[in-house]
Amino acid sequence: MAQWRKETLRVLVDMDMVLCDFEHHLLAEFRSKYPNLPYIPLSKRRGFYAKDQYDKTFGSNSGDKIMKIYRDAGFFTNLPEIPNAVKAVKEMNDMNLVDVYICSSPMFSCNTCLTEKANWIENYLGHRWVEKLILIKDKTLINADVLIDDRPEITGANKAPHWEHVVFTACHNSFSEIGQKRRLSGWTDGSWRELISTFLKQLQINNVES
Ligand SMILES: O=c1ccn([C@@H]2O[C@H](COP(=O)(O)O)[C@@H](O)[C@H]2O)c(=O)[nH]1
Ligand SMILES: [Mg+2]
Repeated sequence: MAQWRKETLRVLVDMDMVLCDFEHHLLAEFRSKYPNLPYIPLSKRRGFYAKDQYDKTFGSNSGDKIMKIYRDAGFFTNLPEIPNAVKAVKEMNDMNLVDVYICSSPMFSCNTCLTEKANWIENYLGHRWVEKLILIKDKTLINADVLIDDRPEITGANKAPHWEHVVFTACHNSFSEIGQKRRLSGWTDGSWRELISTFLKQLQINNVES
């Protein structure tokens, strides 16, 4: 007879453009440093890397200026929160049978990025959450059920990651082709609760079947 196994739903939540607003802060810093230079408004951002679009649109001098901003000390600590992200993630983690981890790709070309990401988590979510922070370039190596991430394509050494990727909508990906993947449009409309409930139901079915 099928046995009920109490397993948790492990959810990985990305940082840049899911918890923290990388693009908004990058543009604000660029405009404040270079008020006379042309810029790409967030409504026109396309493609994951801002530098690539600035290179293509205005030339590599402009792309280099963008890159310097996010490599500078303090950039990652000072990122603003994506609206309601902290409240939603805490509430998600408090749901029965749900365990949330933060999973982010560090930028090794920025000397302070690793500590600044940990600082951000401590400042916004609290000390306890620093122990739930996974900093890794290759997210396919992490075993979890769900990955909420704004990058439309996530690839790595593991060609069949265990998690299902839910694409978190951001300015750069709102027009991107995401195939069969589900989208989460933000943290403010409460739709994340239905999404997690759907995954929980699936987990319970799997638990009973196994
Ligand atoms: O224009 C950009 C946007 C992001 N990055 C860096 O890429 C990774 C993204 O991390 P995720 O964990 O996938 O959110 C991060 O290191 C960003 O700083 C970039 O280099 N240029
Ligand atoms: Mg991201």
